[in-house]
Amino acid sequence: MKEKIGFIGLGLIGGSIAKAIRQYYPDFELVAFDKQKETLALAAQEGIIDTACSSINDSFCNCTYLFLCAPVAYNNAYLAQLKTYLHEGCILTDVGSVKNSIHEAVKKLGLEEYFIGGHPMAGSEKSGFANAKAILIENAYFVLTPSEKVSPEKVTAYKDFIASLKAIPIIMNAKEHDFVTGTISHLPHIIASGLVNFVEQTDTANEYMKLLAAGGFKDITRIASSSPTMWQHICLKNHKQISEILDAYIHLLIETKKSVETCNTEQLYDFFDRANNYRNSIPDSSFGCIKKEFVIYCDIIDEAGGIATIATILASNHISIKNIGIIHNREFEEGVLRIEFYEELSSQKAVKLLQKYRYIVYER
Ligand SMILES: NC(=O)C1=CN([C@@H]2O[C@H](COP(=O)(O)OP(=O)(O)OC[C@H]3O[C@@H](n4cnc5c(N)ncnc54)[C@H](O)[C@@H]3O)[C@@H](O)[C@H]2O)C=CC1
Ligand SMILES: O=C(O)C(=O)Cc1ccc(O)cc1
Repeated sequence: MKEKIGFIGLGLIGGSIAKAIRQYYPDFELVAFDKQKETLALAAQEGIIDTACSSINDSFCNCTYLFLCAPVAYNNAYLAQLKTYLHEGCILTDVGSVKNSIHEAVKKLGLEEYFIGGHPMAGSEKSGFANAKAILIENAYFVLTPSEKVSPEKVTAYKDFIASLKAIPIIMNAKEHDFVTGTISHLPHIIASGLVNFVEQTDTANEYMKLLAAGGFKDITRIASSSPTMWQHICLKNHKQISEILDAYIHLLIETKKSVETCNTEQLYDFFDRANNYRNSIPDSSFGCIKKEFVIYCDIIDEAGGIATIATILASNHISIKNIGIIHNREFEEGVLRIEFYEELSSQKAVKLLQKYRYIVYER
């Protein structure tokens, strides 16, 4: 019999896992339910799923894995409905960004022998199946939080399965997971959205702030473009930890304000110096979420056809451009044209090629 895997929610993360499974296990049967019919239609049309379900129904019988991939509060709510479809060998899992609340719900329903929580530390500010890709989880940490009563065989099987999809499994305790991700992921999303809202409400009548918002502002607020529903659910389900983390962060801001107010030369230097050193010590690979961008900058003369010439050089050498554009709000001196590629090899080839044509190219 073919192995069957079920998905509840088939957006960015569910869709990316389904695509990875389809890539590495083409014979597996994939069934999915999503509240958006268009999503299911697209997934079926692309050959990613075999069965599109309009509800959680008998198509979910006999699944080896059941993946809950909707916003976290919905995942918790679906557990009761899935109870009838669980069998001895089944692994029930989720991909939610919060782990403790789903473990509590699993315990209440007596589903511990089936449940291993999951959280791929990969993603982006984009959402939906249309943005899903198998490569999203490649080389990304994939946190697993096994229930106390789940068998070690199931944990090993799930770990091996995740590794076979080219992600990196890492076992953690649910509470510790929520503290860690609360600090490095949930807090930053609140800060980013807060900063954007602050600028919007503080901007001058002629919106100079919006006009001049430079790379630094854009770098640290990219994640403010994420799904509001997803982040609403995360804050509601990890509210205790996030609230405590916010207290500690507000304390840090108050201390920083004191340094600014009193013009404390040493404290101010130390604040930026510590951050600089710690930030530089974080390896590119340490947080799978933030996929490296493959960007180069290039000086071009401001004349008609400047961009077209570069695009032609790259295209005629089979290098695909993901994004190209002039930077008006430059933070650093060099390189007025920003070119983004899909992968590192293209970016490296482009640098060599453009240098051959005597362009001045910068990598950051
Ligand atoms: N976006 C990201 O970068 C990451 C998200 N996660 C977690 O993954 C889960 C899914 O997030 P994304 O895939 O990013 O969101 P998404 O918005 O791309 O996908 C969610 C999917 O669930 C469907 N859905 C929503 N409510 C539903 C319901 N009540 N019943 C059935 N289907 C429903 C939506 O139609 C959509 O297709 C969330 O729990 C999130 O915390 C985990 C890692 C990264
Ligand atoms: O886009 C980014 O950098 C993210 O931080 C994406 C993300 C969002 C939620 C998660 O639970 C994990 C990763």
